[in-house]
Amino acid sequence: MGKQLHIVMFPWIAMGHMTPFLHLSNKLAERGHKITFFLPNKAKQQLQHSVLYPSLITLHPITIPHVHPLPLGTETASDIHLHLTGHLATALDLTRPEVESLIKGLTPKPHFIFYDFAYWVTEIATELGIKSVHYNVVCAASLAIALVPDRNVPRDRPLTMEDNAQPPPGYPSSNVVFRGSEARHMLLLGMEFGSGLTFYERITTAMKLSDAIAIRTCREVEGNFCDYMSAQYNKPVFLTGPVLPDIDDNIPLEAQWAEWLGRFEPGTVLFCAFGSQFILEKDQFQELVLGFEMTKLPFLLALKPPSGCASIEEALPEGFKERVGERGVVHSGWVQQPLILAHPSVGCFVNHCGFGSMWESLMAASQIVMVPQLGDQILNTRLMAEELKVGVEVEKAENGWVSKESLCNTINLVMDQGSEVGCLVRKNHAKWRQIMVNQGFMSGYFDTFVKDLEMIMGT
Ligand SMILES: C[C@@H]1O[C@H](OP(=O)(O)OP(=O)(O)OC[C@H]2O[C@@H](n3ccc(=O)[nH]c3=O)[C@H](O)[C@@H]2O)[C@H](O)[C@H](O)[C@H]1O
Repeated sequence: MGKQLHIVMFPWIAMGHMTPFLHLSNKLAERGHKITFFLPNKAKQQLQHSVLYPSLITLHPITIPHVHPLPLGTETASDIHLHLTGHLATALDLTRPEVESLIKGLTPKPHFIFYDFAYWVTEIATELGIKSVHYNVVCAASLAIALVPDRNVPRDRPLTMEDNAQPPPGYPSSNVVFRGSEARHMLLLGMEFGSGLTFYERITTAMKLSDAIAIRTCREVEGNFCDYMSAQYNKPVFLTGPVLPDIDDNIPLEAQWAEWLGRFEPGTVLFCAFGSQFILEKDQFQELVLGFEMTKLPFLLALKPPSGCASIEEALPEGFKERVGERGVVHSGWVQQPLILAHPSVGCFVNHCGFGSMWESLMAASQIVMVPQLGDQILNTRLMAEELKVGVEVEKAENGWVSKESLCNTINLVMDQGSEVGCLVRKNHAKWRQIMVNQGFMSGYFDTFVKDLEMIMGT
């Protein structure tokens, strides 16, 4: 190892951001580097069991000031509904005095600060002679289509669907795009996102002010989008690779799932999860569970109770539990997703194609069915279904509705050993999985990434 680096990590205060930043921290600590990780206290409690190198990684709690109209005690995006996240960004910005004082008090002085939404840390870094790296935990395609200078989001009028319908000039794909009404997901760009900034202004400013942009992806999958980003921002784009945690052989799959999964033949169980944040509407939740029932296959669904329901039991359709019996489980708590995906009984992973789940599905052996919910998840899905052709996107209505028949038919299509589509995605998935699991793929990206950091340290 070269010189020990001291890196400050300061991700957006949402589990979908803090988790990948922690995976990155573990990989850096594995190579002997020191990490100081700023995060709200609640998240510290949740993530500390995932710290693999406690002697090198310090999870340092910061106070998230209360901002009206956020509920009292709000600390992360998991505490609020999606439409309040702009106010949470204002709360993040109010942590600046504490964060600045903490950084100035760190010894040894940090070499880098990694961030994503807190654009103002670059000013602190420049003053202290620290390099700043904007670390993106979403796919390069979603950055390239939405968050580049040539997107030119207007400030003087609301964004329209026409503004969003076309990708920015030079965007390098005609498949990884929004179609029809999906362009509504780009309206977020013009949304007020804390301290008088739009979401577009916050993220593009954060990237413009950085010394380098880093993305949690690999050239084999997104090289063209990464090159486009580098040209748009006229600065280096470093790739960390997927940065997935190694499955710790000392941590077993929870007994209840090992026992239940053990009852079924290899490759026959459907596993479904929609990430750490997304909450379905009740009618869509019920339609999806009926779709799993229709497959007549065993299934394990790890889903949060839908909007307006305090529990899963309250949300299940009439007579559902009686009809499916032990064949189907709908669980509202957290499950060990990577360990469940590694279980031989699991034959199909139905997921929202969040970026973490996307990489995990590629690494797993089971078939892949995607039901994207948010904008970047739609682009992740297009990458998987139309560029890599390793999985199938469930067809939805123009308004985003997914019917039980559409879900059931897509699952049956990929699970049918004789179907043309099922064979194609199985073959392509096996090819990509071979690339990703082979020795040196992940570590190779990571070693190059550390060399990239050392290079800009010298500049
Ligand atoms: C930036 C934002 O982060 C979001 O994170 P989210 O949590 O929704 O989904 P994942 O990235 O799959 O992350 C979810 C992570 O939680 C793990 N997990 C989840 C549920 C469970 O019960 N058990 C688990 O272990 C799973 O294994 C994965 O690693 C999305 O990406 C979104 O696309 C992106 O814009």
